Amino acid sequence: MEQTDTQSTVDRIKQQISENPILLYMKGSPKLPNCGFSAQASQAIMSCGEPFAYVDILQNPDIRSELPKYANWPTFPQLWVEGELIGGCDIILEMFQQGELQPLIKETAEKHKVDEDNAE
Ligand SMILES: N[C@@H](CCC(=O)N[C@@H](CS)C(=O)NCC(=O)O)C(=O)O
Ligand code: FES
Repeated sequence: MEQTDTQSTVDRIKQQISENPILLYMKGSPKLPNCGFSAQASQAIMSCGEPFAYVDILQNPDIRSELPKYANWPTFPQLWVEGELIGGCDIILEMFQQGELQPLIKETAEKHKVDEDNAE
C-alpha cells in the first residue's frame, strides 16, 4: 500500500516534468507565493515574459516529500526545464543576474510554441 502510494506520486512527478517544458515547484503560487525563496524565484522567471507551469507543493504534501528524493535536491523552489532540474532559488537568481535565465526561458518557450503549432 505504502509502496503503491509512493509509486503513484513518483509517476505523477515524472508526468508533470515530461509534460511541462518550464515547470516550477514552489510554495504557493507565482501570484501569491508563500515563502521568500519561492517569491524571488517565481518573480525572476515571470520577468522573462513567458508562461510557465507551477505546482504548489504546500497543496501537494506527497510531492513535497517525494520530489526531493527523486530530484536528489533537498529544497524548494525547484525549476525544471525540458525534464532537467536547473536548480533552486540561488541558482535561478544567479542565472538571472548573469543574463542566462531569460534566453533559457525564451528559447524553451519558443521551441515548444513551434512544437504545438506542428502538433497535428
Ligand atoms: N538555498 C535554497 C533556498 C530554498 C530553501 O532553503 N528552501 C527550504 C525552506 S522554504 C525548503 O524547501 N525546505 C524543505 C521543505 O520545506 O519541504 C535555494 O537556493 O533554493
Ligand atoms: S517557508 Fe520558511 S523559508 Fe521557506
